[in-house]
Amino acid sequence: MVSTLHRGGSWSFALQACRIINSSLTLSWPGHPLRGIAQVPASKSESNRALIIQALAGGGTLANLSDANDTQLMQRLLQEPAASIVDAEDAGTVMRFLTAYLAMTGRQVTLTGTARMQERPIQVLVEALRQLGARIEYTGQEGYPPLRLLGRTPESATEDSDFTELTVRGDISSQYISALLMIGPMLPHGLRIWLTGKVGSRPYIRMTQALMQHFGAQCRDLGEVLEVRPQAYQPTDYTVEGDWSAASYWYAMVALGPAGSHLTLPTLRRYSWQGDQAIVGIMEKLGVRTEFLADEAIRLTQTNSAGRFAQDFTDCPDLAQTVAVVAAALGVEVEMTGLESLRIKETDRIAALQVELAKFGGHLTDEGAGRFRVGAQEFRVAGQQVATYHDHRMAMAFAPLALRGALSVEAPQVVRKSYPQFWKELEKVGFLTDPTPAPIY
Ligand SMILES: O=C(O)C1=C[C@@H](OP(=O)(O)O)[C@@H](O)[C@H](O)C1
Ligand SMILES: C=C(OP(=O)(O)O)C(=O)O
Repeated sequence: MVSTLHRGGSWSFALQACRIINSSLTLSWPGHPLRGIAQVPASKSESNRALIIQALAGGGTLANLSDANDTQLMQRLLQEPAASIVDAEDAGTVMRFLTAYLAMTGRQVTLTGTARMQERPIQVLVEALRQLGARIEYTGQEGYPPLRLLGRTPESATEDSDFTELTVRGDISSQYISALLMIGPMLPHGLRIWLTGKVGSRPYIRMTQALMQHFGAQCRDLGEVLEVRPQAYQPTDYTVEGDWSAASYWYAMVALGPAGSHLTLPTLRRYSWQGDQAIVGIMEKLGVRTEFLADEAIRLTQTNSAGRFAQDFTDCPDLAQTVAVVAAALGVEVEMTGLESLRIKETDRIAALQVELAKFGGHLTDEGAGRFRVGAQEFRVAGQQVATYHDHRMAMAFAPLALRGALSVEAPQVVRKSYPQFWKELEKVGFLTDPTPAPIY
């Protein structure tokens, strides 16, 4: 099929046409230094917490909510109190946060999601909710969605009662813990959660606590123990910050762009609740300097990358793909640890990275004991086709390589999960995009 190069809004228009569902997008860069202003979406993690807490608080205005499908979906589902089936699609936070929220409110409803969501574990959360009196059945495979919620028998409050105690493992997903914390204030005895195992994604738990506190509910963090007393959320206004995970792709572009590249990203704060702000320090080592400007903006400037280094992603798993691609492309060896949760996200992200990096001459080698080494013998970008595995972060992590040569990205619409305007923003700073629709048979 013949297609022409498009600039400006043409791709955005094409994106709306359902014919392109199995399409690919060819990306290239005209060669000059990368410069301009790029808009990142609002944080989907903050947005989805704020929506749940707002529903529990019964009010408050949320500004700058994310346009991510995960957030739009959460908002829609919260507005459908009578639905008998809730489809969380591929959104982990929607699945986990709504399971707790709907179980706590005693709703009788079936919660389901995409085929991949039905492979993402939820047993830890279901067990915890059962201990809080929820009746929950698995309608498919034990331990995985779909779930049928059959109502809840709340514990009766007594004056001398202490917390309801739960022991929850923290080494599978922090989303179970965030989901439980957010309903904690509504429970007659509150909650005391004992965390076991190596707790991953801890900054997301802290973000939950920070948002709860913003809406008037205190949560005591004693390290391995978290305590929430029964209390009322207060309707409060909140303006969501820009998304640091989304910002990581722009850091990658500055790192890989021609010498002299720099970019400004509005809506990002110096003091952030998002753990993925760790990208500032990581990219410092890969040749990107960050300046925090007044009015919630950052300016990224290309510098020089340092030599090899080690990086633990336990606190920031969503940055792993961005960093792996940049390190391999720059030929900087990085020892990556803390990647355990990557195997149960939108795809098995370790396997996906290994296959896709190899197309360019890069590698992500499993060295055992949870250690991976990323690097490349000779990294070449020359027309490769990147598969995206239903994973928005695969598409966005590989797209910056277009600064080093043309490449095409399969099923580019996957970015809608967290960053629907991603390709449009790339066009705005000067990328050439060529959408190739799938053939119609
Ligand atoms: O709570 C959240 O908003 C998230 C927590 C993390 O998941 P895990 O806790 O499963 O690692 C992260 O990967 C995900 O993108 C968003
Ligand atoms: C893992 C992610 O999201 P979730 O778990 O909420 O589906 C992600 O956005 O990278």
